[in-house]
Formats: sequence, C-alpha cells, structure tokens
Amino acid sequence: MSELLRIKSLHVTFKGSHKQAFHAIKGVDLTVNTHETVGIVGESGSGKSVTATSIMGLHSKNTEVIADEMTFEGKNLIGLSQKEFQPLRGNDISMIFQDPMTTLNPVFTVENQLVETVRAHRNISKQAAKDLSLEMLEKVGIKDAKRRIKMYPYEFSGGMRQRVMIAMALICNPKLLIADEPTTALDVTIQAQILTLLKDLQKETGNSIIMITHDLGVIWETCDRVVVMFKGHVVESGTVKQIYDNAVHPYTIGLLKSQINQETIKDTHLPTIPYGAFVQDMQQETQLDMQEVEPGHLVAQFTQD
Ligand SMILES: Nc1ncnc2c1ncn2[C@@H]1O[C@H](COP(=O)(O)OP(=O)(O)OP(=O)(O)O)[C@@H](O)[C@H]1O
Repeated sequence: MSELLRIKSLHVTFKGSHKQAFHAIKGVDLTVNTHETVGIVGESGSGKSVTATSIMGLHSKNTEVIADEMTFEGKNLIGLSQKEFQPLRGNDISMIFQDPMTTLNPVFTVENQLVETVRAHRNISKQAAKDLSLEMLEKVGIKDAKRRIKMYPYEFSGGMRQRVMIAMALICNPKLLIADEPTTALDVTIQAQILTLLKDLQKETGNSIIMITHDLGVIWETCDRVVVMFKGHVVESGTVKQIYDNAVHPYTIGLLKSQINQETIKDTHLPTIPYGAFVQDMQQETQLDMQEVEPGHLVAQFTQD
C-alpha cells in the first residue's frame, strides 16, 4: 500500500464580492492510500463536499484554496490551472454525486456521454470507445445494456441512473473515486446494491475511494478509515474500528450515539449532537492541534465541559 493522496493543512475561503469572506475549511489533513476506502463523515455544512471539490480543482471564482501540501501520486495539485487539472479529472480522479443529473447531460444518450468521456482521455477509435462503454454498462449491472445504452438519462430509474453515473466515473479506470453521498437519495435496498457494486468494482480495479456521507452506517459497511469533520475542521480520524470502539472527541461520540438511537427508534430526523465547550474552541481556532491517542488514531484537542 502506498500513499495516493496527501493533504496537509487545507484551507478554503470563499471571498464573495458583497459578503464577508467565509473560511469553510480550516486546516484539514487527509491521506488516502492505494486500494483504500476513506470515509469523510460529518453533518450538513461541515465541509465534506468543499474538501472533495478542492481535490478535483472544482471551485467557483473568488475561492482561495491553500495548503501546506496537496499531492496526488506525489504531483502537486495546489495552484494548478483548470487546463492543468483537465488530464487528471475524470481520468485519474473522478467523482460521483448524490444526484446523477449533475453529471449526466439530459439531451444526450448514455452511449454518447460514455463515448465522449473515454475519448476525452484516450486516443481510441469511436468503435473501440463504444465497445468499452457497453462493457462498462454491463459491468455496473444494467441489464439489456445493448438496447439501454441508446437511451437518455431520464429513461432510467434513480438507481439505474446512479449505475450509469458510476459507469461514467469509472470508465477511464481512475485511481481515486470520490463518492459524495452517492446513495442518500435512494431507498434502502437500492442503497445497499450501489454500495456493494462500488466495493465489487474496487476489488476488481484496485482503485481508492473517498466516501462522503453523513451516515455512519455507510462508513461501517464500506470504509477502512474515517475522518470526522465538524465546522470545517477534522475533529477525529482513525480506522473504522478505532472510531467505532474507542471514539474520544465529544462530537464523534455524539454522532455515534445519535445514529445508534436513530436506528433504535427508527427516527428519520437528522441527529442532534449535544455540543459542548469544544464548539467555542473550534470557532476561535483556525487550526486545531491533533493528538495521537493510539497509532493512527488522531483527536483534536478540546476543552471538557
Ligand atoms: N461556493 C460557496 N460559496 C460560499 N460558501 C460556500 C460555497 N460552497 C460551500 N459553502 C459553504 O461551505 C460550508 C461547507 O459546505 P459543504 O458543502 O462542504 O458541506 P457538507 O459537509 O458537504 O454538507 P452537505 O452534507 O449538506 O453537503 C457550508 O457552510 C457552505 O454553505
């Protein structure tokens, strides 16, 4: 196993022209090794998606992205122009989203879009790209793929559209797949099928995955390690087992408790976390000190209530 992605002290600030600057990511560290699945978990607005889009170089104008280090296979990502990101995006690193329609174009057939994606990165004939597209669609479990590949995204069900998006994200065999809440909009049975599909394809291709979710259940099922985010900070990180058996930070403990309660009482509301004094610590700090409580298990220092 070797290091694929390495981020040290990532800061992202949105500098809107009318509004005050908003410091959304405050010193995030994240490492992803080859063949590994790393989860990023945290409530809405904690900075999970902004971290992901920074890795992809997808940020809006007036966004400042700085880091002590941000490398992919040792190659520096900070300060790359959009043109320099182009060969990486969709090829070495790709992303899937909660809503497939953010990726799929409604006015082109699935075949057309798959072929265009391949040909943007590979110098192959149209026929070879068509063959590869069909193979990929079969691989993600679309039945009758020969006929369905000629259809438009709206002609697929939600779960099937998600499979098409996965096909598109994986067609160039990226080394890193970023999955941003890929199953949140789907019902439980389809969710499980999509997660199984992602893990099966990972076994086959050996790619690494960053799994972004607010659902700890998804983390337990799919990840090796997990990073817990809160208000733009990483508050705790470690192996899934370390976090599950031995969570230390009050935010992580709250998150675990609320999700366990949620399952017991079958409540569909988002968990409420009993915040303590650590919230004030975090609002004051731009970077938290991390302490290693056991090998590979890091916790942000906090003030006890
Ligand atoms: N382009 C932007 N301009 C200004 N603020 C932004 C922008 N994009 C995101 N933010 C803010 O940055 C913070 C982190 O957002 P982000 O989308 O990363 O959260 P998240 O953890 O992924 O939440 P969710 O689970 O709801 O997707 C939020 O407060 C959000 O409002």
